[in-house]
Amino acid sequence: MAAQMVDIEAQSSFEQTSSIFNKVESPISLKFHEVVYTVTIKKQGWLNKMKNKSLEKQILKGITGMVLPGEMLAMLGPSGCGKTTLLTALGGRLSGKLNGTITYNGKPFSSIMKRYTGFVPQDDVLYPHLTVTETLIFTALLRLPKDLTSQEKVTHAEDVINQLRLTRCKNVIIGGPGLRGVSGGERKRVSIGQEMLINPSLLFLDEPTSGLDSTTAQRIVSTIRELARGGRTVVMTIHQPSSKLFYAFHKVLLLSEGNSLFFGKGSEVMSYFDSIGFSPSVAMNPSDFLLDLANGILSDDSSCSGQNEIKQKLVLAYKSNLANNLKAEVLEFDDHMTDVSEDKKPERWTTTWWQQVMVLLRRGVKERRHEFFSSLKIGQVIAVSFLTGLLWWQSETSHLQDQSGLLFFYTGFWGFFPLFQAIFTFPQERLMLCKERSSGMYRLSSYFVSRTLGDLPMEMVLPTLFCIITYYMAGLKPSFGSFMYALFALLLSVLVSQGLGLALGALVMDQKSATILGSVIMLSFTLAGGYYVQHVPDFISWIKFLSISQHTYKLLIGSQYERGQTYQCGGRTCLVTDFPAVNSVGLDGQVISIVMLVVMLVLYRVIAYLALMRIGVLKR
Ligand SMILES: Nc1ncnc2c1ncn2[C@@H]1O[C@H](COP(=O)(O)OP(=O)(O)OP(=O)(O)O)[C@@H](O)[C@H]1O
Repeated sequence: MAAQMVDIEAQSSFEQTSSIFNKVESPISLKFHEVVYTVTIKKQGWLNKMKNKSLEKQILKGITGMVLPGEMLAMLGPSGCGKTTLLTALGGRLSGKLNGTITYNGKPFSSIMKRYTGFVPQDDVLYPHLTVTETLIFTALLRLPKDLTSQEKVTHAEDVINQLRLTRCKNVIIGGPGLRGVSGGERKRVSIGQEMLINPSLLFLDEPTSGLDSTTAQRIVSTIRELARGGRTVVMTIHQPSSKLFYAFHKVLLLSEGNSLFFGKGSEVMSYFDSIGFSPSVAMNPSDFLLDLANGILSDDSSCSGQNEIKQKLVLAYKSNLANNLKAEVLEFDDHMTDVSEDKKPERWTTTWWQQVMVLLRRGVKERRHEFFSSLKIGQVIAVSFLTGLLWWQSETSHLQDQSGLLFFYTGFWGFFPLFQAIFTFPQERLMLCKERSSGMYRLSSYFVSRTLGDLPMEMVLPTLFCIITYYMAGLKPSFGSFMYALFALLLSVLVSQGLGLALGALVMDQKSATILGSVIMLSFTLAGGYYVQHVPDFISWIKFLSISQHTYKLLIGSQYERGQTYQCGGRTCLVTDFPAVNSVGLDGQVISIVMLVVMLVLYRVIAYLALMRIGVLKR
């Protein structure tokens, strides 16, 4: 009986601790004082491109405020007034010229603070082919501390699914452009759920209700309010909340062109504007009225006249009526209640390097399984293999021109194909990488290893299939050793080209530019490969040492022919090494070519890694 009681208590305590609406362990007070953000915009003269003009633009012009645990602050204002910029600054993700002070329990933002912060961006960044459950479970496995077992993490994710009312769609894929998945509201709740898993003390949400119907918006805001009730500090931007939603917020910050027009309790906003002579002539939704004001429009006047004067008047009214009291209140408030970074000192990473690699590998395989088994890709390679095999059907050494042509085709096809597959890898994943690295989810090295290893089996299977089909159909040297050497050369070349693609993608981070750059580089390597041109002028002959094609071609030639080997040429016996397309690369220096390819294999990946470090963290 006693044991049963203990069991029940343990279960109910687990249910309590696993509830996302539970009280937070480390409440955080957020204060921001006179926040100014300036960007430098470069203007290039059209006529005189050398004359680069740059001009400074102030996006935030001294914003002050304070949000306490349990409170929900809504930032309102017209499009472009600086809401997202301020939210990003408060979330510790804004780089550049940021002045003023932002403190979290009296301390500046630190990497430890990332662990207490949830940030839901305006555009949901989710993998389209994962289901709701998979998305949340993988996030739980990566973000929850290592002292929880995998089963506990899964239970936690399921708990979030239930509490965010996602049960109905838990096995539906997220979806994306051209791929039917969950609805917009459900997607938003998945994004919120990802942040809720870590039970954040601070929660930032950028327009969590945009594009949703009012009932769904209402539901999302009440969920967030419930989260705030657990002692979380919640800040969100919102466009045009309904009256019902508006009064759900504890505090409201109204912005106009980077200026504050109001900061205070939502319930006091209408009486404040009334006191300075602005009140709606007819009963209207407070947020509509506030947006009109922030645009300089009075409710009974839809004309555009005097908008700037009205805005100026409102800014001055804020400065003389509210700003000083607010600043004094913010400065005087004692927020050194709990220093999370001192007391709890959590580790930098919640999971080990190895755990991160394994989870990321599993997630990658699930997300890209449709690509691995793409019948189009496999069909393409098989079709090219059989066509090649038929064209070179049982070729003989006496047809040296044909055989060397086939070997050079190997280098070309397996140079371009993996390059263009790899070039898209990082540009396509950029947003996800930025989002997850910004929340300190995993190390860049674990992501890099899992991303480059995950695709490897398929990258190896296709060229192997190609080599088996064409090698024997084309009647190349039948010994097993020669076949294995040719296969080794081909696979090495695939890995190097893949590395080059990864590096270009990571350096340029734009699919179109990387593709153009990749094709120019690969074309130069192919031209310098030793097949098309044998008499390369000295001043440019260095290019062949960098050419993946040249080294691979040399190894492939080495797999088929030996020194002193002859062939029948026009009724005579000629040396294979005298044939121009063989002579240009020669049979010597096989080891040097292998070393060069191995060096390139490592070097290109190091370049890709270093390039990714630049964009590791999401900054505006
Ligand atoms: N890095 C930057 N360089 C130049 N301009 C910038 C930069 N960041 C923001 N801006 C400009 O600052 C202004 C405020 O942008 P922000 O995204 O914060 O507005 P917003 O209020 O969130 O708008 P919306 O409601 O449309 O999302 C905009 O005019 C934007 O173009």
